[in-house]
Amino acid sequence: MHQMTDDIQEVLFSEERLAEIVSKMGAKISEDYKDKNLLLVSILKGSVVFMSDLMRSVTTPCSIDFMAVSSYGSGMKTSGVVKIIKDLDINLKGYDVLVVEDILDSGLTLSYILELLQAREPKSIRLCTLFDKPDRRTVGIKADYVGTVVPDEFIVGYGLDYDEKYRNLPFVGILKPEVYGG
Ligand SMILES: O=P(O)(O)OC[C@H]1O[C@H](OP(=O)(O)OP(=O)(O)O)[C@H](O)[C@@H]1O
Ligand code: HPA
Ligand SMILES: [Mg+2]
Repeated sequence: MHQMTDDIQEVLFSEERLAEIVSKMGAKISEDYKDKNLLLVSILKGSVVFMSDLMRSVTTPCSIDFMAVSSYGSGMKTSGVVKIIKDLDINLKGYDVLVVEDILDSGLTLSYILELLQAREPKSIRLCTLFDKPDRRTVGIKADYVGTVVPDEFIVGYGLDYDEKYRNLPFVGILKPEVYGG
């Protein structure tokens, strides 16, 4: 039987390492937002696993909401066009919004979302990303919370996909070149 792990060339972050990184982020966010009206905004689908772990390591009261956007389609390069698939339910007025992303790569997705949500006049808005790939940035944007910097490789697992697959890997790794015809 074909296993997902057969397609992995190298594991970059183990399940244990990810848990450490995420709980550290959660502790910092809990401290920073203890007197605020925190709303965690998860950007689907990539942030689904990170969000579910991060929100459970935040110890202060918070609300959650979800927005689904896509720009990568089935490939490894951004299409350059960010498409909103599902918008938020909650009105942002009065909330201290923290946008929760899995990865900041070209920067296109987060800069688009930041502009869009800023226009809705939240009390404050900041960005949190598990992974930061600064080598690929084409748009000037920085996250306020970064779990870890990653090398210029296309990574999968822990919510991150290649062609909609590998999101359910509990660790993060890079694929064997033959998987994507490289
Ligand atoms: O900084 P960028 O170059 O914009 O890349 C980052 C974005 O790309 C991925 O989303 P994708 O469009 O693949 O949708 P998905 O989350 O549903 O996989 C990822 O989850 C981020 O949202
Ligand atoms: O490295 C990546 N992996 C998966 N999805 C992504 N979206 C932007 N960069 C990546
Ligand atoms: Mg994707």
